[in-house]
Amino acid sequence: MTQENLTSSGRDESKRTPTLRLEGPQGAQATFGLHGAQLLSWTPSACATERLFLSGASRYGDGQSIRGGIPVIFPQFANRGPLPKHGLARTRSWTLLGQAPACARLELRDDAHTRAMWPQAFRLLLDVALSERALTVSLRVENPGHSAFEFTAALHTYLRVADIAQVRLHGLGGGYYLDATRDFAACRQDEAELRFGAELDRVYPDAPRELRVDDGPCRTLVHSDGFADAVIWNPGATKAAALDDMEPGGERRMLCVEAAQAQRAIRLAPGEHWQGSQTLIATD
Ligand SMILES: O=P(O)(O)OC[C@H]1O[C@H](O)[C@H](O)[C@@H](O)[C@@H]1O
Repeated sequence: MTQENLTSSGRDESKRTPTLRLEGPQGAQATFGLHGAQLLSWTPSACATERLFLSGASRYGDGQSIRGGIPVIFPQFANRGPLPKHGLARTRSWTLLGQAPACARLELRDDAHTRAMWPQAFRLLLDVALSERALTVSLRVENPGHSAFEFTAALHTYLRVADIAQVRLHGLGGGYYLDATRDFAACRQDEAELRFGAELDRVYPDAPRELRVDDGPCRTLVHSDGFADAVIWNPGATKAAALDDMEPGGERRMLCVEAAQAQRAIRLAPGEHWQGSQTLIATD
């Protein structure tokens, strides 16, 4: 793994945040930053195209959240509790515990700052592993303290797409979802494949483990373990225009397919741990 100035996609986010690069077999590459332990770029071998969206208008400062890549959401999903939206892990600087060419392990522990917001002892481990065509991100939550806590979490993956109007998401047909754009009304998805246009923001409780995103010739399987739910989000043009860290037209080049534990909080007694992962597989 090497400290990078330019990512594989030619984007230069490292001018604004230090990035580290993973090198997998056959030229596969990924980059991440210590800020939020956030994956910022992934190029599988053979495809040679960037597969993670990262807004050119992202903010990288201390305490900011980065618009794109794979933000780690913990211990609160969205605004479902008293903490800042999506919790505190995505805005903190993590520690790099270990590195190898194609994998890395990062850690976040509670400190005075996190305890001021959320008075719990915790330890998070994020493992990232890159293979020829796949990227796996695993989140482990440990309770090293003396009292139990509850949390929700997600890997808030921003897939980069060529044209959202052409994207088809397979795997959720016939499933029930909560529509965040309509006060979380419970609905059923009748269509076998989901298409995108206006804002779409849904939580699919107890979702299938495997979804497939077709974006023209690019196909990505999204496999999750441990996380019960899937969250699918595209802001659409109107909402995107109100996000000051979204690049112009960015909503047409992204789709969030999130492995989430949003509906049911996980309770960890002292000494217990929980683990969830998401694997992205390029099949084109
Ligand atoms: O703007 P952010 O805080 O990064 O949140 C971005 C989005 O995250 C999730 O996908 C939620 O379901 C959306 O409601 C939210 O708008």
